Amino acid sequence: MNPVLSIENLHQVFEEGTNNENHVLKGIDLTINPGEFITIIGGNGAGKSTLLNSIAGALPTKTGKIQLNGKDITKQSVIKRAKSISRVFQDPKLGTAVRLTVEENLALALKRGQSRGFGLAVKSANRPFFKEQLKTLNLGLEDRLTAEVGLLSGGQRQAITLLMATLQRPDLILLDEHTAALDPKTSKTVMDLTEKLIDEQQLTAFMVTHDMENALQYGTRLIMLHQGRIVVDLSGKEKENLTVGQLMDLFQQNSGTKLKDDQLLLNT
Ligand SMILES: Nc1ncnc2c1ncn2[C@@H]1O[C@H](COP(=O)(O)OP(=O)(O)OP(=O)(O)O)[C@@H](O)[C@H]1O
Repeated sequence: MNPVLSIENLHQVFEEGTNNENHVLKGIDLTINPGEFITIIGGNGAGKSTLLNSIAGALPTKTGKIQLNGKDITKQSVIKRAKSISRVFQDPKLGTAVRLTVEENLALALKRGQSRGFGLAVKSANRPFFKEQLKTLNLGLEDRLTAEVGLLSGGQRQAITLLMATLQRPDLILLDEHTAALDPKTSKTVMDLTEKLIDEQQLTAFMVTHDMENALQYGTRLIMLHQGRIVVDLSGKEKENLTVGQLMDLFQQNSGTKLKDDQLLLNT
């Protein structure tokens, strides 16, 4: 099986050569296979967002190599990568165009990777498809095609963002704490929807979360990052049967420190 993504010896250093030098990623090696749904967890400043930014191309990589489907993308721009890698951010405002309607947003998503031209015209032929897709979200959005997205709730917007991110099956979807800004009930709805979309389309996904329960409950593989290094990497049965207590013990064994980040523990 050829990996979707492979990362070799990735380092990221901020403010290199200054007094504030911060060596954030310290030689990450990671291979992601098709269909894997990885949850990535770690304390504040562990380097999770930096890793995601490196994969998306939002942060240039000076040391290390990143390959997507066997092709070296280390120097590829974020826009070029966006044709194959989609991303959902924590802030529901970032994924959708607020002044546009639901169907206009979906029309934009259909054009991902193409020149958008001048018009935002929604082809009437696409409407039944959009309706059908929105119906799968189970939020009644199929009746709100012409509603401005800015009028929708955060949860509805994240659901639409997810749909947009998967409308043209991406090679990899990056989920950047995409439910953290939602209330617990809405967060669960969006997480279940995420799992459903990933399962149905057999997507390869990489999800950053602060929520240990989510990291354990969802996904097929769990990675724990600590001070820029991968200290836990479990999949299959090992991940399925893992408890919060065991994960904390594993973390302690492999990192040599006790897990003390309140934000990680809050939700357990
Ligand atoms: N653009 C940047 N310039 C300088 N330092 C940065 C930059 N981005 C991140 N850092 C630093 O890198 C370290 C890791 O940050 P990162 O956001 O990757 O951590 P994280 O694991 O996502 O943490 P959190 O859970 O708090 O979001 C932090 O010390 C942060 O201050």
